[in-house]
Amino acid sequence: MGEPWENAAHSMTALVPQFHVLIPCAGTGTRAGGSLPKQYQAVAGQALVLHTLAAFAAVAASQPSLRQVLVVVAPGDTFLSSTSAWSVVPQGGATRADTVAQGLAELRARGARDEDWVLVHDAARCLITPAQIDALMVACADDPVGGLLALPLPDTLKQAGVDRENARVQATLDRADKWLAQTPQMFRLGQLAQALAQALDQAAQGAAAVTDEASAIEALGLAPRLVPGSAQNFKVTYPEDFALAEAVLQARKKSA
Ligand SMILES: Nc1ccn([C@@H]2O[C@H](COP(=O)(O)OP(=O)(O)OP(=O)(O)O)[C@@H](O)[C@H]2O)c(=O)n1
Ligand SMILES: C[C@](O)(CO)[C@H](O)COP(=O)(O)O
Repeated sequence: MGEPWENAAHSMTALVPQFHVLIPCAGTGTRAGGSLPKQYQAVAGQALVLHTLAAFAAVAASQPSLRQVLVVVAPGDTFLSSTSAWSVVPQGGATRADTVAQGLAELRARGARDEDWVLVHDAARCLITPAQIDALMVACADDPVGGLLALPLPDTLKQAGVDRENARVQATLDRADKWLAQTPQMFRLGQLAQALAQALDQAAQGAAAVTDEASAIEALGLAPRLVPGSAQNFKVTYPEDFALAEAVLQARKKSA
């Protein structure tokens, strides 16, 4: 039996939702090219992923309910070190879903509870801002499912065959109900771990791999909330994306 104020503090923690951040950072960045995985290439003066981490560190500094930031890198990757603002673990897997599942297991091992929220964010989305992270947390904190940042489609949407070399339009689709999925994606730890375990099992039996957390949750029959994000929160994917990320980050530095 502890002191009365310790019990009160414990029951407050039990009542207030806790948040954890998981950053999958174990990709090879094949489409981006370069001699280092894209998350470690220099953009606006530092490794791309350090911009990503700075945004979450800023939120954690102002919100005690955001308990930890866990970065999952590939086994043997020593580029990043743990700091007081984030922890790095070398448990990345062969796919993004594998990496996230490993990260969830590590969060559990560190005391995170199944009812806690986990915000999963691509290391490669280095233009995320604290305001966008806050917006997702506020929009989803009372949601029964959770949700993700996403962008209503800004362009006319064409359907074609899968052969990109000889692409021809088969149809123009209604875009009123289409969104581009971004990250962070925010779900309850226990439910997300269950959803990803099911998705990984199905992928092992030949089903298509899920490419985001929401897809795994959807397969449980649930409907994640879509929270409007920003076009600036793009994923650095192709070589030309670095220059755009650099320009936006430099412009933000100037106006800060
Ligand atoms: N096995 C993997 C694959 C991807 N990621 C991470 O998931 C995020 C989004 O994935 P994507 O843009 O597809 O990154 P890569 O897999 O690195 O890119 P590519 O497909 O071009 O190789 C990135 O931050 C990447 O580091 C990961 O942690 N583990
Ligand atoms: C999770 C994601 O960023 C949502 O847009 C995206 O699906 C990950 O990228 P990938 O290229 O599909 O791995």
